[in-house]
Amino acid sequence: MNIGLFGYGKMGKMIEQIAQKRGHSIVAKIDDASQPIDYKSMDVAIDFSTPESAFGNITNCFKNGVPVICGTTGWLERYAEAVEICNDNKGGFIYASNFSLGVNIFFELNAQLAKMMANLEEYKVSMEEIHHTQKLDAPSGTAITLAEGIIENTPYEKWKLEESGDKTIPIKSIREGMVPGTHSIAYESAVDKIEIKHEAHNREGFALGAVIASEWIAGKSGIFSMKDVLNLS
Ligand SMILES: NC(=O)C1=CN([C@@H]2O[C@H](COP(=O)(O)OP(=O)(O)OC[C@H]3O[C@@H](n4cnc5c(N)ncnc54)[C@H](OP(=O)(O)O)[C@@H]3O)[C@@H](O)[C@H]2O)C=CC1
Ligand SMILES: O=C(O)C1=N[C@H](C(=O)O)C[C@H](O)C1
Repeated sequence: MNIGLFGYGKMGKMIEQIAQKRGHSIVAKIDDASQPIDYKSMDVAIDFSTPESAFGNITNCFKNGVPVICGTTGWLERYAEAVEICNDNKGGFIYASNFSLGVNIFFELNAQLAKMMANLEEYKVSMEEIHHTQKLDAPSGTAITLAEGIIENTPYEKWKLEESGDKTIPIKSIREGMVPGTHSIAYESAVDKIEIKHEAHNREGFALGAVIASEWIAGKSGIFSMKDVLNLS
């Protein structure tokens, strides 16, 4: 498959290595808005760029008939608009805040645990995410997906950075060193604490998931998720 990479930073470079090992070719490495782009050479585009550039990159791909796998976080206020442009162009699109198999299993575990805790008022939920100091957005996209999983299954109504409240999930974002991504969720009562945690050891799991998603979307049109790709629940 011929892959165009939008964003050739930490993730773009890791995806290049994994894609080549799986027999794919990287036909474009786009790292800034002024680069000329040959969309015709691409079977699929993989975007791991920046919160500011992702929407433009993705929607230009749809307009040029290229399906998109997007892992960039921090731009989701325009997700619905991107979906509309994708559908108008009969394109293919997968966005995931986290492409790793482990985190997608963790998303399912989080939803199951939230269902079990939904009526136990003595337990208060809180979340923490830790990432490297170069990360531009907070909270992480993964933390937002986890919070949404709790909101869907409990009386909690919203999340907020640091701030707790009756129906508000507090999320603590820590930026330190080179941490690839650690997420934990705790339910705490006066007598005990239940905690689940996912810790990425490196970026390989994210990159492999994105390449598997790009193989999966070949020949399909529509809006999909990693649940479809991984056949989860
Ligand atoms: N969904 C998932 O599984 C994961 C998601 N992510 C997300 O992916 C994104 C990228 O992460 P990461 O690789 O660590 O970040 P990096 O900062 O290492 O890479 C981003 C790259 O995008 C480039 N860029 C800037 N402007 C544009 C543009 N207009 N078009 C294309 N590329 C551009 C940057 O170039 P320059 O430095 O010159 O500005 C940089 O090389 C983040 O949003 C992060 O949260 C990360 C890991 C996993
Ligand atoms: O910026 C990162 O590095 C990561 N970003 C994603 C997020 O915001 O959740 C996924 C992963 O945690 C690494």
